[in-house]
Amino acid sequence: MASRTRKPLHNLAETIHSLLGQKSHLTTSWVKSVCHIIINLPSEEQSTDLRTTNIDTVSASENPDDELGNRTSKITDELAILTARINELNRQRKQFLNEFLDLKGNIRVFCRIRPIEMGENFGRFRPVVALDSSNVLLRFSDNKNKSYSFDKVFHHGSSQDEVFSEVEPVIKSALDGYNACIFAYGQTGTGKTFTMEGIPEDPGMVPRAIEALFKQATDSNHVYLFSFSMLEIYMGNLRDLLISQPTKPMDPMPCLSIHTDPKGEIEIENLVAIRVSGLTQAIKLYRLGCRFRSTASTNCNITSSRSHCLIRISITCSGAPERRRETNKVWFVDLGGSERLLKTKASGRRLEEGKAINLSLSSLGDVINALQLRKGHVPYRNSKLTQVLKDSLGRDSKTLMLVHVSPKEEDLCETVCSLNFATRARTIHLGNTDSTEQREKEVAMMNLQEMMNKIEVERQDVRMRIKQSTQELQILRSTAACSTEQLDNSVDAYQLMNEVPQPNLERNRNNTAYISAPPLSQVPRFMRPTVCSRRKSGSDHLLTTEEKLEFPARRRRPFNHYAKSVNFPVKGISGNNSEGSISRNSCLVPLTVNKSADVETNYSQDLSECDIKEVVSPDQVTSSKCLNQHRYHVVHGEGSENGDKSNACSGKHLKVDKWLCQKNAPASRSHVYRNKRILAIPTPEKKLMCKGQKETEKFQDEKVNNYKLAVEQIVNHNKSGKHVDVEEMFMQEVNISKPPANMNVNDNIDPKCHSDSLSDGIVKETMINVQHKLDDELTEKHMLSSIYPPDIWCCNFNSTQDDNGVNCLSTMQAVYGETECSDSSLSNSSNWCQISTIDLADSIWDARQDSNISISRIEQKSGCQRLPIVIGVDDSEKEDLEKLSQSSGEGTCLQKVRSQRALLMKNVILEEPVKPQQLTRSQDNNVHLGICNLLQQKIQILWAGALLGLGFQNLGLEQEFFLGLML
Ligand SMILES: Nc1ncnc2c1ncn2[C@@H]1O[C@H](COP(=O)(O)OP(=O)(O)OP(=O)(O)O)[C@@H](O)[C@H]1O
Repeated sequence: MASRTRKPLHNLAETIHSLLGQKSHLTTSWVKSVCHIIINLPSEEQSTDLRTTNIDTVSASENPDDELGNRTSKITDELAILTARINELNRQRKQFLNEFLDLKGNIRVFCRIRPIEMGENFGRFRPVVALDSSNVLLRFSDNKNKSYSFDKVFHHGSSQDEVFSEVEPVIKSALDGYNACIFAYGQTGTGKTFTMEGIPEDPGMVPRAIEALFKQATDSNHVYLFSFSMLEIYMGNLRDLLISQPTKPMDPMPCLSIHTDPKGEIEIENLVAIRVSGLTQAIKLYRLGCRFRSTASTNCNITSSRSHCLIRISITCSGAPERRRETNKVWFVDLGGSERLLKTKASGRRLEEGKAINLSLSSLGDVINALQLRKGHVPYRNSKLTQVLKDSLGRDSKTLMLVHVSPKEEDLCETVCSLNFATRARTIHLGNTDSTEQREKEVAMMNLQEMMNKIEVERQDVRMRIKQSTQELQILRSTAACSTEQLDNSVDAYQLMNEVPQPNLERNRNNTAYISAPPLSQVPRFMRPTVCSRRKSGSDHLLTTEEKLEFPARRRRPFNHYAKSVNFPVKGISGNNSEGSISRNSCLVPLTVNKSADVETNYSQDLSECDIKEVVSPDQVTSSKCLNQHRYHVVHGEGSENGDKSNACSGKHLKVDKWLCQKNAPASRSHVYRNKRILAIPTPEKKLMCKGQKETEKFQDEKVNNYKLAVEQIVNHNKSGKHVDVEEMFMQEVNISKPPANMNVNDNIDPKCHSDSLSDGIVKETMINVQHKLDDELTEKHMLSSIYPPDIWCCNFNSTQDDNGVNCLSTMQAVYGETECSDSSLSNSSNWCQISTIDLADSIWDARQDSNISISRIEQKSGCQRLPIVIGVDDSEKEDLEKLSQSSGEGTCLQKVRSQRALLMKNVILEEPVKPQQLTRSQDNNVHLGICNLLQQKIQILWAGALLGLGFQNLGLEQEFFLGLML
């Protein structure tokens, strides 16, 4: 209308007025109002603007939200442009970095000189000197010098920061999809582990690299998935470090095997890969792995690593064609120290370890040599180390070798060997080029470096602007949301909405003529798509944070579940073991390490403090059957082949918290299975009555079988692979059970499996069942689960120690000491308990330290009484239980105190109908007299509970009522 107006407005008014004669129905006031409208029309540019944005010609003064809409669209446009720019910068950065690394050489070698420690001296002169940033000078006693060149030399005062700044480009390459390997090589005691692990106050390359990976992934506009694995190559065998090792060095060690897939990618069978979503999780796992590393004291290093430690981070990023490959790996390899066996005077196991390390280092040297010489045959198969790294050591990968040397004169010989090894890897690569070419290369590298720096500055700037714009957009949208509330009911708003274009994301992405859409909040509520429809149509990302919280994605944990932290205390234990070299004295997790002779190595295993999330679900298990299934799901369900295969290189992954939880909770022993799976005894499904001692034995047998079954299933599960995705994190309620005394776990267990994951100590292990937490509500479900409280087994005070010196008695006492009766309705007379994982871990740990100390400490802490059976059991019951334990004939050994649930369970297993007479008959037996009283009380409670569950509120029932029910 405005664009058609060519005459001055006052003429228009007159013209209209002249029409009055022809159109008698047009009144003067009508004409005036029309004129008024026309006079107030916006200028031509304004109207053009409005047309472009498809906003109707309603004036801005009448609709202030337009201002908001314009601003929003402007910012959205800006964001689209910025996103395109940052994508372009990323692409350029990747290209330059790649060229830069290619020029530098795919295998780069750095040298780091260890500082002189307190009490050490150089010798007569300073034999190893960093001449400049790329040359090292060796001074020999006969006035001869020799210099070596490297890509970078770090003198003794170099910080971890400086070292990492040189490592970082490789990490960037890893994010671009290249496989990468970072090695720490050198003589024993020269600081390889220090460089890789670092110390808590000065972390090493691994924690820094992980941090950088996550940071860069966050900054990037792609979504990356990381999974973490850790293994060691000990005496030619691969061992998963995320699974604890046998405490006894003579125990057969579970070894992993290496496979090559059809694409040539190396896969390590059964290697645990755990998906990590953040730095903290990855560091927790790293610490965990470090704890299990084989270390021992040698003449050269108190905490010498006796193996090669390999950390693998798999990075997956789909939908990023510019990446080299969808899933790639970064390896961090802390090589075992090369050592002259004559010098270390190692013997026995230490000697064997030293030989194995030297052999594999030599193979690594051969492989690198062959790669640098571009030989047709690369001898990867000569060692496990090179086999594992085969797909990450080729020409398409980035390799960094950090060679460590000692500053001491007495180590000069080894230093020469190390530097020769490193030079061999490096000079061959660069030796093919003449000096002019070399110079050109250096100039090209400098140019590339300069361009990369510029790009980095611009990237930072663009990223900052994107951040600002996004924030601004959010603010505008929330403002618009408020004002739209007022518009919601107006018809005008509806008309406006009809003319508003819908968001066109494709066009936005391509940065072409993007027509902005007002925020959804400007649309009347009844016209807005629902959360579900948005999710279905793939516009899930349009959900606001609040909406996402309010409507969690399908497979999320229900929001009435909550997580509570479970902290495991950091404590150490130690025990002597002649040939043991188990468990790492991680720099990250400081331990007390006793100095000892070479062969007689003290080892210790710590339990680092972990913030473990325990998922608490208010949902109840519906029946003991459900409990069973649930437990098996926990134990075996992870092995389900339905895990999330799409996201990570190994297909399925564990969730880190769950893994840590499983590994740390049963920390009383360091058997493989203890740290890997949580055992469960299947709970019988039907309930029957007891038939005396014979049935008790029968029950025992049945229980033994159940226990074996559980163990077997776990073992099978362990064998079948550990790359699992546990979709649900279950709340953990830990029930303490003990395998029956008459049980020989070795029976019926495949010896191979047994050697894989179990040892004879399993018999005395405390088992932990994982099951749902019971709700406070007394529902029918609750009733059913209450009817079958967990069995409780405990040890006599004079119990013997197991073969690892773990006092069974104290363990269980500690467990009891930390026990609380949790069910409000049953706690008074029930001797079954809910024990939290934290308590369990704490208690067991204490128990391992020293039984007496731990008991008193726990008593002090928890205020619990000394006798375990005291908890929830009155005096008469206690007496009866003591009698029972005496009559069981087990003397000072392991004895069991069975709860009422056990009696009921016994009946369940026997599958006989309830015969109340049997209860009275059993009262004849002195031994069982108290038990029956106890049982009577329990049944009363159960009846009461059942009635309450059926809706009877005020029972008002007396003792006789229950007796009547029973008799
Ligand atoms: N750059 C450094 N700064 C401070 N201390 C260092 C440095 N390098 C090494 N150390 C110290 O030297 C000792 C030996 O280091 P480390 O255990 O890392 O050697 P290693 O090469 O890993 O030995 P091995 O091969 O026997 O495992 C440690 O006490 C470590 O703290």
